[in-house]
Amino acid sequence: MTSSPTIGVLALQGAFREHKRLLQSLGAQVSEVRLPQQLEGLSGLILPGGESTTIGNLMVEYGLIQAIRDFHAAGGAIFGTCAGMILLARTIHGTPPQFGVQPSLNLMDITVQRNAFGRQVDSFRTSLDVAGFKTPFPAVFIRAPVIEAVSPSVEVLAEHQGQIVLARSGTLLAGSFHPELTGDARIHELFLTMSHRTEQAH
Ligand SMILES: NC(=O)CC[C@H](N)C(=O)O
Repeated sequence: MTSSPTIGVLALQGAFREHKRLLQSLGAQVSEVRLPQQLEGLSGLILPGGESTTIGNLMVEYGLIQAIRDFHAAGGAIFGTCAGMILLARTIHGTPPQFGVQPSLNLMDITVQRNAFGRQVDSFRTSLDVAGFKTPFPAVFIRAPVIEAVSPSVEVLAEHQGQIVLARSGTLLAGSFHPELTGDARIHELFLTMSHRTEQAH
């Protein structure tokens, strides 16, 4: 399948294997990214869920912060899920004070609140109405963040109880939940379409 885009999955920590599997089931070529040079030739990159401070610190250690910013500036699409969404955000609220200022790519004009659903509803599953989808999307939230504010250039694609949980801005996609865990591939398909556009520009 030469026309399928090559997608990287950041594989430092968290749920990267599940993204890989789902993308492969869609016919995409997938590679794991741990080092800056592994971004070469990719059309898109997924930042998985996990623990955003840990992933961010490892990104700093491996020289990936600037490398991913350059990848995006050169036309690469990025999809951040859960912790990955936090890493895309320009403003992050709710980082525990002992972590200080957590590393971020600072790419997407959104403000996120970490662990927004509190301890009692730590993790849950729900059906989301997503813009452009004919039927609801099954979404798993695990100690999930929400998007508290967006700039006018950001398109809101889904909300849960009045809070923004999926948004898009150009070639950036950010979601609070884990779309790789329920076997519904529509959000990954959307991301492949976003990545295709950039691939054709190479
Ligand atoms: N499932 C997740 O990715 C959880 C994100 C985690 N609560 C964080 O703030 O980093």
